[in-house]
Amino acid sequence: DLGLSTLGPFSQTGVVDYVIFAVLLAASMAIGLYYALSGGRQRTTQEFLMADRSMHCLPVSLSLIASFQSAVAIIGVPGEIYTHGTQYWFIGCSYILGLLIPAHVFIPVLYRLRVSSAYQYLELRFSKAVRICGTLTFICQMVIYMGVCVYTPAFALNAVTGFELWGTVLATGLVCTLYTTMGGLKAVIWTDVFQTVVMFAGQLAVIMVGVQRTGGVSEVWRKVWEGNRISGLDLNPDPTERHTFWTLGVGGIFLMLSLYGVNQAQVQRYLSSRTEKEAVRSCYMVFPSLQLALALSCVMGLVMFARYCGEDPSDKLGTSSRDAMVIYFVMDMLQGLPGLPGLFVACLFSAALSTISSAFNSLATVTMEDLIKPYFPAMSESRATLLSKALAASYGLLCLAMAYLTHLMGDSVLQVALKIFGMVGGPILGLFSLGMFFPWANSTGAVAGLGTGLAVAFWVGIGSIFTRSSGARPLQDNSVFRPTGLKRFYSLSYMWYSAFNCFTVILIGLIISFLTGRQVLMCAYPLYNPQLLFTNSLNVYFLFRPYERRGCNTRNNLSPVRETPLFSA
Ligand SMILES: CC(C)(CO)[C@@H](O)C(=O)NCCC(=O)O
Ligand code: NA
Repeated sequence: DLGLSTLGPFSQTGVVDYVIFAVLLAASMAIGLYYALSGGRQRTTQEFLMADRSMHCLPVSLSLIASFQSAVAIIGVPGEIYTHGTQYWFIGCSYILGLLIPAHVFIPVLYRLRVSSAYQYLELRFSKAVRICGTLTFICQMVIYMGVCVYTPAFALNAVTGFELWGTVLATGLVCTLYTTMGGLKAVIWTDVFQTVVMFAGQLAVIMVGVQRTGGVSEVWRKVWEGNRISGLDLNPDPTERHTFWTLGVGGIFLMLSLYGVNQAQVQRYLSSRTEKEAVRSCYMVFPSLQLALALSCVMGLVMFARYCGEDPSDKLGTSSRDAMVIYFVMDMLQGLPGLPGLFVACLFSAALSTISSAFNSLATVTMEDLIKPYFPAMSESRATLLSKALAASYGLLCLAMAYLTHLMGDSVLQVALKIFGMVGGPILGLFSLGMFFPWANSTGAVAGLGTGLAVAFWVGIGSIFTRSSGARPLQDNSVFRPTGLKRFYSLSYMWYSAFNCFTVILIGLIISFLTGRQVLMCAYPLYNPQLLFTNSLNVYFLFRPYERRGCNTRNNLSPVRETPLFSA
């Protein structure tokens, strides 16, 4: 018995662990303070929310991976691999198209429009109403998600080491709120860079010590191989199978598109790049780092399996939560090595801080740009900046309340987070796709499509909670059991949620558009005007509305569009 839960995490190694953790918080605050006092001193919304559109690709790319890589993935993925084998690793296949499409479809459109909020596109293409619906949906998504993010590391540490749960939640939330409010997007991006490095270092430390303590690489490999944890390619087409190549490799593409294509947290980073090329490059650079992050967390799960194969330490721990078990494994490995438990705790909090800071800043941006500015056009710049700061701080406090709601849910945190992305992010992806790829879609169709998409998403998502399905089957059930009717519908793999909900929005959006009088926005559309396929102006492909306003959109006018900039810079 390790007795970790009574002794506290660091008691055996001493003060150096606390110092490392304190350094993380202090360094993040220092970066916040630095950007509060340098440059333009955060006196304009351009600087506070858009980092003066001056960023280089390296910090942007590290910040991009930090946005959606939180303690949820660091704890959740090893738990998943430990329990179900390496099948989840195939989600790495979805990163290829999941990043190429944002780089060459979404970035060119949004960057060239010079918008501040991605949802501005929805007003240009459809109407104000669609923009507001999109913004409100995004706010819901991020507010629920950041609750999970801030709760996860606090919960897991508390279960294993007796770290004070609500004290930890409060400290994370407040530190993050402070540096986000002081330093704006520049501070958020540069703390992300620092925190991403700490995150990788912590994971690497656990793996290296863990491999050494379980008898070396070949011993770990022998154990996971004999324990049947190396999964082959599962090509089962059944959409209710939780993890197969199709659900992860194809369903995952839509998950990635909803995060890296249209999510404001990421779009804002693309927009903060100094040039469009730099934005595209940063998106490319996400690929190797994201593969590394995935590999580290999967390997950690394998080492954990090698350590405990056969015996399950969950009774010793007094909880059957896989998430808590991962922390137990880490502390078990690192105890007695001064500094390393502290490094891992810093790794968890780096991951969490870098995610919620992106959430605070992007939420402040959309609230300001989409919900406030259009209705107070005369607001002075200094007042708008002050208000943006107040918004960032308020979302920080709201985050603490959301952590309490997460506390009341049960599922594995990884599944909760990915379900939120699919249930709320999927319909938003559908809305943007409807605008960009379907010239017939009109505003009524878009609103109806989004509403229906969200309703169906919550119907399936909540149905799966009550029937305990979404692809997960009890272990003793040897796959003969096939749910029927509505139950089968509810047991759709959660990895398909993004794709399914995206298609619902497009389908309903198109049907309603045709019923209410479709728009004819043909002039700028490459599929109907093959000549345009070879022009290098993506902005004319996807932005029907602005051209219509310029009077080039007469019915069936198929003449090539002039290459005029949409808005003068
Ligand atoms: C978003 C993906 C799938 C990208 O690999 C991954 O980072 C992940 O599983 N994230 C889980 C959510 C989180 O870590 O907060
Ligand atoms: Na993060």
